[in-house]
Amino acid sequence: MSTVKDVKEQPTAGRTTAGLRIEDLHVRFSGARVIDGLSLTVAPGEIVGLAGRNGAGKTTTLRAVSGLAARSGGTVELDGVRLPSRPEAVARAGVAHVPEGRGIFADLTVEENIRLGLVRKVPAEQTLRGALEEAFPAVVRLRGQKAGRLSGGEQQMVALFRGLIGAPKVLLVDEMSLGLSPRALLTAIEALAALGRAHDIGVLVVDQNSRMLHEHCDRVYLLGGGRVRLWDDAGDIASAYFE
Ligand SMILES: Nc1ncnc2c1ncn2[C@@H]1O[C@H](COP(=O)(O)OP(=O)(O)OP(=O)(O)O)[C@@H](O)[C@H]1O
Repeated sequence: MSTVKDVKEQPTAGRTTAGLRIEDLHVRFSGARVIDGLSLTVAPGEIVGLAGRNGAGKTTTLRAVSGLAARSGGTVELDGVRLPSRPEAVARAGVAHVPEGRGIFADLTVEENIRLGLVRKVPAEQTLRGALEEAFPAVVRLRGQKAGRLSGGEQQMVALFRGLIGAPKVLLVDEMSLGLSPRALLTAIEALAALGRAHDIGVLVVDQNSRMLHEHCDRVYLLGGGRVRLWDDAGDIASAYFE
């Protein structure tokens, strides 16, 4: 049985205007075509997974959306408007990025790190601080600590908190499960999905743990050869990776 479907079979591909829409994205490094015609969508409130073997280009895809990697072709739109190429402008447009390695500033406190997530002018009552404090009580307890002293999993929770606090339109999460225990991962992914749905935030999650993606995401894409295909069969993960 086939484990993947061509992305063109996806009913919303090419037509969605709300949320994130990547169309025919190309990224090259020194001439090498790392991303070669990638198209995917993330609607408001949807949680979408992106899987693929090491070096497939998952991180590059997220970086190309947030302006950290140069796009050599294609379009990236948010709510029907083309996203700029500079990272600060992309963030102000409503795209938050929890990068590989988390991007935590070790010498700042947890609270100071979290405030860096407020790049957009959002009225205090519209931030997600209250909901996030409920979802991540450990982060509240650690608020005054230097972030560099936290464990890897605690830092990942701080990074997710910082990504969501400004109520972005889209949240990009690289290596979601990095450093998280199975229980902490479950709490974090369930919180992401619930907050996304409640606040119309589209979430694009990259992870090696494809089973977790299948369990928690509305859709999962498999990246290979610089493009994605919709991946709808959770049962045959290995063959999809090594086909
Ligand atoms: N700045 C760069 N300059 C040159 N090559 C790069 C650069 N960034 C990434 N690459 C290359 O692009 C390819 C895709 O890398 P990327 O980090 O996007 O993969 P990935 O799917 O996230 O992998 P992993 O699961 O191992 O993190 C790799 O071959 C990598 O060496």
